[in-house]
Formats: sequence, structure tokens, C-alpha cells
Amino acid sequence: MILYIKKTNIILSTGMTVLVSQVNRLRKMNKPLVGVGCASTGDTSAALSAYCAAAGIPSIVFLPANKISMAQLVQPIANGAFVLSMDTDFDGCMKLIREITSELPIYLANSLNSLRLEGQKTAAIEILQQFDWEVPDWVIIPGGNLGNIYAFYKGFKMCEELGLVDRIPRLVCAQAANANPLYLNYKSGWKNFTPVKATTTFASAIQIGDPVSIDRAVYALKNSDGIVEEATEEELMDEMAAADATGMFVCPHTGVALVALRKLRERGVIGRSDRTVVVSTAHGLKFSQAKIDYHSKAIEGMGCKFANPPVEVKAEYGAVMDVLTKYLSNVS
Ligand SMILES: N[C@@H](CCOP(=O)(O)O)C(=O)O
Repeated sequence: MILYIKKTNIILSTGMTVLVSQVNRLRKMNKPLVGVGCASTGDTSAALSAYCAAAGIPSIVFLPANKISMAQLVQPIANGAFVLSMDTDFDGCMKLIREITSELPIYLANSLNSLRLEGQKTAAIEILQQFDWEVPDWVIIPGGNLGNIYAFYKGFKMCEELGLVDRIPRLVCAQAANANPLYLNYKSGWKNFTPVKATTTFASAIQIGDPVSIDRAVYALKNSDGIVEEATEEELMDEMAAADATGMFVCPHTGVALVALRKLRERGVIGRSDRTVVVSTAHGLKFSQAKIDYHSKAIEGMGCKFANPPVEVKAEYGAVMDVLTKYLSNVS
């Protein structure tokens, strides 16, 4: 089997490389598959188009117009995908691609496809390997369409069943408060799931109100003594900025997961010495505009308490000396 592994700066690439490799094999066996398609909030489409381009397979992506960052939009465009930008949200795109792929010989690449999950579960194995097969106490994962939370569970469970480890970590799924159907379901004691209308969030890749992997996610959380947390827009942007200020450069979804970590630590659920892994799902550079808006304090209704705007100063010795002296007197 040929695996098309390339860097796309997205965690779910491990699942897409497995799926595209299988489609490639099926096409070589003359199966009538004209291409691979997905609905996306910007990351899945990037991974799909990259691996399909490498394999010479047409890729078709359905994107919600004006709801993903420019950097996310340009990835499938540059990789030669057939990009349909639609006047709907992700859930609308998802519904449409499911209907279309049931009519046309286009292989559906969203995470309801188990090939994706088989690839994505390897992230759990990597975590264990990097911890020298010592199981972390917690793994916190941002959640939108909810394939990842199940894939991590599957990976950890497989390692337990193989006897590589003797337990699995407790999983935490972190959602944006503006797109929180799983959180609401968890808070209701896992009563009947109700989709929500997801509203705009800086964590745009998880702006999903009707996740396709809801049942699998609930299963994973119930079987890992899991927790669901949520983050408001202000919380997630502040947490992202705070993480960046330590030398990282994280995406807003990682900000959501870090808010969950902070809240669970503050409540004493996650203990001081618990080993906790926070999964970062995409590269922060794909969300530069959100960071620029935050640091310019240009976000309406948001305090942006960690904003670090550039200082405009005349290109003159005296002026530069003044601002620098003032700055240096405030830093230790
Ligand atoms: N966040 C995803 C949404 C699609 O989810 P998937 O789990 O079906 O791949 C994206 O970036 O497109």
C-alpha cells in the first residue's frame, strides 16, 4: 500500500492519508470512483486536496462561504481541488455532500468514514510512544464534527487491548460555546441529543451544530470517564494569546482546549500533578487575521486583555529612545 504522507499542518492528515491511499488502490483496481469529496470548515479540505493532488485523484470540496480563513481557503485552491463555496454553514455543506455522494461515484472523505478514523487513531499511539508507554491522565481535544475524539479513544483502547498499556486516559472534549451541541448533551446527562444552529466563532473549524460522529463521540466519552467543556469567544481568544505569549503560536481551537484545561484545573478536576495532553489541531498561522484583530483590540465587545499591539514611533533616535526607556522600565 502506498501512503501519501505529506505535511499539511493539520492533525487529521493522518486519517486522510489512509483514506486517499485506499481510494488510490480502489481506482487501480478499476473501481468506478471519479474523485473524493468532503464538506469542510477548512482543515479536512486542505488535507484532502493535498493527498489527492499527490495521488493524481480529483478532489471536490464543499465549503461554507465566508466562514473559513483565507489561509484555509487557499490550500485546496492551490492544490487544484474543485472548490464549491456555498451560501450555507458547515452543516448545510455536510448534508449536501452526503446527498450528492450517494448519487455520484465520489468517495466521501468526512470522518464518518472509518478509514479516516483508522488513520487518526494513530495520534493516540504516538502520544503513548512519546510518553514511553506511560498513560497520561488526561487528553483534551477540541471537538466539532467529533471524529477526533472517537479516533483518540479508539487508538488508546486498541493499545490497552493489545496489552501495551493497562488503562486509557480520561478524555475531555472542548467545544466553543457558540457551537456546543455535545456540551449541552453532556450537561443534560446524555439525554436525547439535539443539534444546534452553530453561530460564528473564532474557532471556525469547530463551528458545527450537527456533528456526524455524535454517537461515536458519546460512546468514547462514556467509556473513558470523559468530560465536555466549553469556551466563550473571549475565553478562547485570551487563552490563545496567553499560549502564544509563552512562545507557542496556536490556533483558536487549541485555545478552546486550553480553556477547558484551565477550567478543570481551577475546579480541581485535573490535579496539580496530573499528566495532561492538550491536542493542537491546526497551525496558528492559518488564523493570523483573528490574531491581528485581537492584538489590535479590533474585536467588538472583547477586552483583549493580552493584546500586544505594535507601537508606532517616529524613525528618530530621541523618539525611539523615549519609548524604549519607558518599555524597559516596565520589564524586569
Ligand atoms: N473541522 C473539520 C470539519 C469536517 O470534519 P471531519 O471530521 O468530517 O473531517 C474541517 O476542518 O473541515
